[in-house]
Amino acid sequence: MRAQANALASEGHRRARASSIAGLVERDALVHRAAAQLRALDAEAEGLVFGRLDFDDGETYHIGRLGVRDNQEPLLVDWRAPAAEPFYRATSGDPLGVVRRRVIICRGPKVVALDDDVLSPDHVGDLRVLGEGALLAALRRSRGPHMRDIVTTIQREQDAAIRAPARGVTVITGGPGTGKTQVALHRAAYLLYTDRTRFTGGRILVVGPSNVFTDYISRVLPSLGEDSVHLRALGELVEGVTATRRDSPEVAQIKGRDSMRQVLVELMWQAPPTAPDRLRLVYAGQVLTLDVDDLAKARRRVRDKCEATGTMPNAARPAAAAVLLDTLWTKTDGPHFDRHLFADDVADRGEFHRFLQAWWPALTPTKVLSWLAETARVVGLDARAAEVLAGSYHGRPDWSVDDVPLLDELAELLGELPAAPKAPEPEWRLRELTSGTRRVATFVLSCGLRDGWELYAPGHPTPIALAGPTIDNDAIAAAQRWAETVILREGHRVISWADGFDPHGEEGYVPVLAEPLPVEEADDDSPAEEPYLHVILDEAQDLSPMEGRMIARRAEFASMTVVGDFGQATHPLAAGSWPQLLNRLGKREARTLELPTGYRLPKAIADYATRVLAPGIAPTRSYRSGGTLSVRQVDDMHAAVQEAVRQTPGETSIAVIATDSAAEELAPLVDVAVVPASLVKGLEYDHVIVVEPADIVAAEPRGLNRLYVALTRAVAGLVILHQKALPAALRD
Ligand SMILES: Nc1ncnc2c1ncn2[C@@H]1O[C@H](COP(=O)(O)OP(=O)(O)OP(=O)(O)O)[C@@H](O)[C@H]1O
Repeated sequence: MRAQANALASEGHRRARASSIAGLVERDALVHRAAAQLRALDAEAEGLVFGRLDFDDGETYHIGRLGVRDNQEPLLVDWRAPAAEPFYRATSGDPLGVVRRRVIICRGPKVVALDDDVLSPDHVGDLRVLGEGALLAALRRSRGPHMRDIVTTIQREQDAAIRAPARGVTVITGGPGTGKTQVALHRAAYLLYTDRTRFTGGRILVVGPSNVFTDYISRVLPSLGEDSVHLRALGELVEGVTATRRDSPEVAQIKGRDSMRQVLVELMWQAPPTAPDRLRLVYAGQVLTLDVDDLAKARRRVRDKCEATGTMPNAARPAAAAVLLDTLWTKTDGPHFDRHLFADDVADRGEFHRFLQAWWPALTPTKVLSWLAETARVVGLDARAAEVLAGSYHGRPDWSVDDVPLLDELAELLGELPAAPKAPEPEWRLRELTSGTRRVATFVLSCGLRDGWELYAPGHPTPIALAGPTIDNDAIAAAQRWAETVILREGHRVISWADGFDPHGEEGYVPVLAEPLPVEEADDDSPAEEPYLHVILDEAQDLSPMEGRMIARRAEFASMTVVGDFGQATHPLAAGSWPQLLNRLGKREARTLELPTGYRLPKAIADYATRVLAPGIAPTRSYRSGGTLSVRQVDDMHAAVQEAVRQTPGETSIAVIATDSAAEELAPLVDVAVVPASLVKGLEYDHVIVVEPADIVAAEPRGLNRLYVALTRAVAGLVILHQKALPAALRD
């Protein structure tokens, strides 16, 4: 395969030498493809083959990170292929024909260990885990700065979540360390494998809470040979902005609430701070003036007009010109002038044009949001909230993560800046249902989880007909025949079917009709960006309503995997339940898969952390024994932290976790990672030192949940250092 990839690259170079421009383009394409193949092969260097299945009929498969064939003979089965499923699913209770499962453990190209599970019917009891030796070895390995993949030791319930169907919404829940993040990432690799043409080229988006977290998980997909997934932190979702700082809970609570949308609407229709407040013109010897009040009234009229017609501010300059001209005309005295002539004359003047540009400038989201820094200008916020908001911007030249959903919202509300007119769409596109800037208004047939097949009519967000349970979910042809009958009743004949999306972004089927239905023009005419087809959201429990809207915009035409744990919810506006969270994401129903077993925390640490777990949430069953836990009351915190770091074994990953302000103080004192509690979500270390739990709890409304997150990061050892009394739940 390496030789083939190299040959492909050489062929590209040969063609470039042989011909003109076209040859160069071809070379780039070939060399690019060859490089991608070589990259994938390099990624597989460690543990290319990691499993073997022996079946009761004498058949043997080898399982690997990618499929390899020798002519037509399969040498190695890709772990994602259906044939590899028994590797992760077979148990002695349900052996699926497997008599022996072997995990082959390699270091570089050398086999260093084998781990066998013998699955015979006379084996008493069920296996607790798959490949126990290999799993324990993986869990005992010390943690590095990046997460490693778990492809050799995926457990049964994790496999079920990884291989869940792509369509619809899949919710994956489980306590800390149950492998939610791992499952989410392996699922992305699985989806790419099952439908590469659909999902390749950045059509899958993975969103994590912070860029520390996305950096930590960034190596997993490349190590699985996949590099076409977009991985973004919440603060990186808006083009041109990279936000890493979080606001205080008080500020986040204001910026995250749903009503902020209305505040932004008010803000963007206000007069910009730079807008002139007087217009003076001399026309046919008459001095015409518009003062502050006239201009305020005119602005109000422009807004009313635009809101009535759905025109966005950035497309409203013609409306603004018309209103200004009309207001000016009423200032002229009497019937001396023709109204149209007057408007044409004035509109042509340079001074009018310059005024208009200053009075109704093109707006960008960052420009409008920066007006929030001036308390007096905020409409729709109570005085206290306005003061807190304005304060949050003082002395801060950068945007916070909590500003990003507001910028995203504004981008939608303001509309595109006016651009040059676009060439008309070619005829063939009229048949195509795209989810970009234009959409053919036609019927869509999709399969809901609850109601079976649903048929949507043009422009209707709710189905016009439900097939109910009478049509088998798998029998697409039967469902299509049913839909064709309904569509015929509506007066249209179906010729064939194409892939598309229903109004909720779920995958569906679009009928090609004998008579085309009208084409809906899109609001903006920016070049169509390819929409995401699957969005994976990690740490979803923390999404504020405004963040939910930002994700929903990106997942409008996508199926989703939503991963979270309400026990770790720390955002002051975090949803209280999955249905509420799904609602924020603009989705309706979901299949839920639960991961019950914790692989990170040793039992002693898990039991201790459970004491601060919010009521009503079931604790996670911990798979691991061992681990050390130490709780120390100290006099001198700085000295104690330095001492605790000294006592931790070398060659391991260590983190000190403290409140944001304490972390700043401690960072220069030790040469290990000092991580603010607000950024530690999703990360893990061999040894963790948690500093002053009482302060972590006191720092925010959901401080106990934050402490729970901090206490659940350690793989091997947890040290708690406190000067103040411990929070009540940890006291005895
Ligand atoms: N099947 C497995 N084989 C080997 N290691 C595993 C397996 N499942 C999980 N792990 C390990 O357990 C640790 C926790 O996994 P992960 O971070 O995905 O959990 P999580 O549920 O997302 O946790 P949190 O909610 O705290 O973010 C990781 O080190 C991961 O590699």
